Amino acid sequence: MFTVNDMPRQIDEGIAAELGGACVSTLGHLRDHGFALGLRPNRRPLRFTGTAVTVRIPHLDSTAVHMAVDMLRPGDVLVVDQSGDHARSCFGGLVSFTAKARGAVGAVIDGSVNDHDETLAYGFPVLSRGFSPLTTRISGIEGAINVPVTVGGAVVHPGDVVFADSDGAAFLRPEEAVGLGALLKAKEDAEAPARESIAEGGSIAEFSGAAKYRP
Ligand SMILES: O=C([O-])CC(=O)C(=O)O
Ligand SMILES: [Mg+2]
Repeated sequence: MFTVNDMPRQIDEGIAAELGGACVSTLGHLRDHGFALGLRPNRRPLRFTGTAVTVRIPHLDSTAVHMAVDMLRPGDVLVVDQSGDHARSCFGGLVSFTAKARGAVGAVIDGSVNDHDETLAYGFPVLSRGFSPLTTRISGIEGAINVPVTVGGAVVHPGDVVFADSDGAAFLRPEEAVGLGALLKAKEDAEAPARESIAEGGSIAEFSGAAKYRP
């Protein structure tokens, strides 16, 4: 059975721009949930922030991925849950070409990807479990578009903010992302004086607070 829900409301462009100036790991200094663990980028540096369009497929049938990619809009991010199968690839050159042609800004695939060089040539950024020549098929078994999914242990809802860089991806509800970019940037800016001090012999442990736990 196939479920095709409406496309989600897109995230505010200001939120995407603000988060785009910060590192995902700065958020990792502040929270412990909502990160896709175990995924790696198809190139570094990599950076994108956009609206989650979610897809869930059974391990070998990517029919729903091909349907969803046709539906992508500028600013969207394709997020695919392969029901725990990390070995097969549902995402190759033609899928990435289509995603890019629709204006999508990236993809997060909880499975492998194929046609690596072709996707790289399109300059399309992807986070995945790795690379594999073993692919999914168009079998018409089942699939769901724009339903809650899990990716790398994180729950993703359609319309969530996908905040990704070379280190990985975080998923946020749109309301959680308001003002977050400025907060992360302020935390990053606070490291500038620490660098100056460390260059002159100062202590990272004093800056971070680790020093107070010294025995
Ligand atoms: O067709 C697929 O699902 C994967 C692939 O090779 C492509 O996108 O070119
Ligand atoms: Mg191909």
